[in-house]
Amino acid sequence: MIICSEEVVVSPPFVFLPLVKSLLRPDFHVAAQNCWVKKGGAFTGEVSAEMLVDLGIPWVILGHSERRLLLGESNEFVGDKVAYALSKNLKVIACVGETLEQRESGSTMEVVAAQTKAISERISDWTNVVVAYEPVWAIGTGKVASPAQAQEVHSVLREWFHTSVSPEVAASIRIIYGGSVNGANCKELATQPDVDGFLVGGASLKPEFVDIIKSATVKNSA
Ligand SMILES: O=C[C@H](O)COP(=O)(O)O
Repeated sequence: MIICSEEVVVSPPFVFLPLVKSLLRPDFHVAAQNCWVKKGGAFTGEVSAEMLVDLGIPWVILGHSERRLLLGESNEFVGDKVAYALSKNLKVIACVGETLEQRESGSTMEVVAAQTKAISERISDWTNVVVAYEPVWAIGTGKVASPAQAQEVHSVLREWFHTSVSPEVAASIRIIYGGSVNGANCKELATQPDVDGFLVGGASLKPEFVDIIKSATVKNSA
């Protein structure tokens, strides 16, 4: 589930999208967890952007680390997916983030910049993109990035947008954090100036998800 600037987006597996969409309150939206890289066709087992549009699904998550690492999706492939999904008028949550090995070798920013650059080389309008910074070592591990660690990467990413895309995009792009966010750590993470919301996994299935929503939306409406 994703929360940013007063928007709440729920992202169940494909097969549950219509049901969840039908049950959600109208101001909450749904996102698919992936979609195919180009126009639908003979790609057995894939779900195309066109299919999501037909179902009335407004958002899609692309480049989640599990897809990058387990399914071998390269930066370029993710960039192509983002460009195609946007061309079909889907809104995109584009995930970036480093592995523990990359963090320990000091290449966090290089990795995150390369992932973002591959998208930037393929799109010209960031209006419908939210960037989710998700350090791989923090996803589902209980090892949340400290507020300072999250802020550091978000701030450098925003600076990257300022230099490499435009000051306007840097000011308006929403950069959300994901990785072991829960009811206990959300408030401090949400106070970081460059943290615009959260991508929540495990805790979105628990009652504390309400506290997480409040922490992000109160900050953003303040
Ligand atoms: O897909 C979910 C996100 O990657 C974060 O998961 P998590 O909150 O369980 O660490």
